[in-house]
Amino acid sequence: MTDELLAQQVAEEQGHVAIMYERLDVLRERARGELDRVQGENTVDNLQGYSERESFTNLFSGRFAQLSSVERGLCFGRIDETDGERFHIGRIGLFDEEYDPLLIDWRTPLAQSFYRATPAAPLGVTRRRHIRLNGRTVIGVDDDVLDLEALQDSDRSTLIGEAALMSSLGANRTGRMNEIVATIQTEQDEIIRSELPGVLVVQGGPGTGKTVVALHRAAYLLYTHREQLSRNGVLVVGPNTTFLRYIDQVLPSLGETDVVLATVGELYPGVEATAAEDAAAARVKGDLVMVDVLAQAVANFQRVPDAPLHFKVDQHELVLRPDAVRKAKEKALESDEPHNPARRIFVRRILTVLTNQVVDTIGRQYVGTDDIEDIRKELAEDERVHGVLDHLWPELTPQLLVSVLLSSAERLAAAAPQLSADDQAAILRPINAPWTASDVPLLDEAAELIGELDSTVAARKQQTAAAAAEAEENWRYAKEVVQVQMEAQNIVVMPWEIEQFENLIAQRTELIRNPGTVSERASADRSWVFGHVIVDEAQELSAMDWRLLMRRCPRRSMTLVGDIAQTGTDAGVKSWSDLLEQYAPRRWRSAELTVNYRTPTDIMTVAADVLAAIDPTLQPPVSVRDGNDEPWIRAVPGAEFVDALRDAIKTEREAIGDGRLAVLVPGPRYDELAAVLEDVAYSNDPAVLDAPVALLDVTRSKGLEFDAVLIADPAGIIAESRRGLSDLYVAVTRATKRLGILADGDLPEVLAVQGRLITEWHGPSKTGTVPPGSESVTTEGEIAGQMC
Ligand SMILES: Nc1ncnc2c1ncn2[C@@H]1O[C@H](COP(=O)(O)OP(=O)(O)OP(=O)(O)O)[C@@H](O)[C@H]1O
Repeated sequence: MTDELLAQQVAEEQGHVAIMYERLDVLRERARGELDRVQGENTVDNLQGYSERESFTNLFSGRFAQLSSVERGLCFGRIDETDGERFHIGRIGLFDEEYDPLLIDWRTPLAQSFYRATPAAPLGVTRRRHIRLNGRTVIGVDDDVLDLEALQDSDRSTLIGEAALMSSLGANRTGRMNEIVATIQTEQDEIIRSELPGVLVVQGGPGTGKTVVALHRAAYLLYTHREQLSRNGVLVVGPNTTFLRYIDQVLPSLGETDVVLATVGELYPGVEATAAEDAAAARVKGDLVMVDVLAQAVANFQRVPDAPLHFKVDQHELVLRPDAVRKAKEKALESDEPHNPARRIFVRRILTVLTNQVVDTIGRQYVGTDDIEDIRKELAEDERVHGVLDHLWPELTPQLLVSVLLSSAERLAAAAPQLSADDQAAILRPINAPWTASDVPLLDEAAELIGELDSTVAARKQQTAAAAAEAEENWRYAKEVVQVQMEAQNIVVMPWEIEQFENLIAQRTELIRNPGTVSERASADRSWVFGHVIVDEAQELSAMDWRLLMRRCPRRSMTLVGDIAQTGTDAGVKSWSDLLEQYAPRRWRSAELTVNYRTPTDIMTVAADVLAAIDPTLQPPVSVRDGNDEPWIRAVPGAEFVDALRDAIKTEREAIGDGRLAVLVPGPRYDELAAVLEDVAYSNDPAVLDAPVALLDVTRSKGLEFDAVLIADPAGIIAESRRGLSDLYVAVTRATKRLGILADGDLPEVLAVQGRLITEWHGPSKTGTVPPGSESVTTEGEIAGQMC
């Protein structure tokens, strides 16, 4: 394209883009006007009016927020079709007053060819144009001519809009993940638009876009199946809160705000599971064996005494014989109810036994039916009887059960004979220990086994009755208002329209009855069933975590993205098919992502060695980018390690300029190194992602990326757990530009490629000077060359 032609095309696009923004302004003003109107109304004189206003405020502020979120990069592409039609593609759909399309939403089927068309399969598209905006100004256009005659279909031809892609990949990291609507690649688009039902597993190496694709899929599904999903909501599960902060801007920037983002540790309302977990404890607690252990722990609370229990109520000597208790227990268990509801049956039986004893002592002939009821009531309220019942079959809460079980060696031994003494010791902890993430699936399992407390059931019944009465009142009121208005305007509803009319009022009543967003309600309710569940870093979840998640999604409409080679915990997933055959037999499918958009080729050479050590049959993904900076590896004696680390941080920081550096260290050395390093942000700091230098252990760095990564003490990372090599693989693949590795003492074998040690660091870039006398110094690039 000549400069003149380019300028002309840019000006032409500017004209279109200006009209789109004008339209956006109009719509935004309209939404704001509605919002102001609703908020300014003075009609809030009762509860009904108040909740109505709340609902409309939510509706219009949501609409306003959505229109505001698409300001940046509103339009990013255009497709020209063989029949001469042209469509602009953008973050949302816009129509003019005549309902002619100005902009096509990227999630519509019409926009699909923007992502899928290749020279080999142009899908009726002659030209795909990428449009770059700075604010509201068009600053560039970039065309792919999809002409089969002119272009060869090489491997790279599946990468659309390479210029746009490369410029987005080369940008410095901001500490937050960005959306990629303008540059979604074909293999990614197929995953994003895959159908809603069933479980889709996406396996892909580091940097292949699993996270970003999963988030775009959430936005796509919410758009395409809005009605179905907005009722039940979408849950996105990530590995830790730092990661959730890293991704939390992506969906809002795509115009979707009503999604629950959570770690598994946050999925039990009322419990904050923030304490760190010991690796051995996490492994044991994550194992399915805990299902039986918890069931046994509950069963151990349902006691039959060895000898008769004697006690006195008023003047009556009462006795509960083991046999009577056993029978009551059998009846309760036959009901198949959880522990607390089954207790009601047990209590009824025991009260019958005790009532009969009292009646017998008084003499049956002196007692009428009403008296029997009175005796029963008195027994039910007697503290001594309560004590006996609580001893035989106490009411439990999940928190009580789990904390009591994990804090008593005796109870643990009784409930978990199948666990070795070491495993029992690994999960033993003080009664008031704070909750950890691996406690949460245990609490959830316990909640299933225990059921609700009587008091909770009673409170809910009361609430439901009150809500039903309110709904009835709302319905009557809404109907009256509509009827009065219809009469005033002489509108007659035909018999065949009645149903439609009533549905409309019902919808309105529902809106009033359930204020608050779906995600707010879902987050507060343990038994909430989501319309779709997306799990990122899915390989990290334990078998117990999966049980919890599957309960939240009985329809099994799920997207799981992960990489088995990056599994860091012993309790994590070893095989997708083993997992899914168990929970979704014949209802799961898999896809693979194969291209790495994050890590440049040179760094992937180091990663490939680590991957081969994990499993020689695994292939690393192919990098799309060659980097400018070779990775460096250096080993220093222990005494020099901290000083060398400080120097390396300083030099890397200079080399990366405005970019972000992560220093990744072994978990067990985190506190020690945090104490001696200056000017670094710590992992518990909410602003850690915004800092120029972040100090993280590898677990915390899962899913994140940085311009430069400095790995301190790789041997420590490997030794940290049985999956230490996988952790090192994760660490090596976090960098988008620069990687440095500083060993404390000897270099681990896996990094000493083919027995050759890279012992000296020699400057920050390929153009850097090589220190004198460096014959023994080998760069990674040379090694890669020699290996080829
Ligand atoms: N089509 C694309 N266009 C632009 N950038 C992309 C594209 N696909 C992926 N990326 C970028 O590549 C980087 C890696 O993506 P992402 O974090 O989703 O990978 P991942 O597979 O989840 O990695 P990991 O398993 O290592 O956590 C991100 O910066 C992402 O924005």
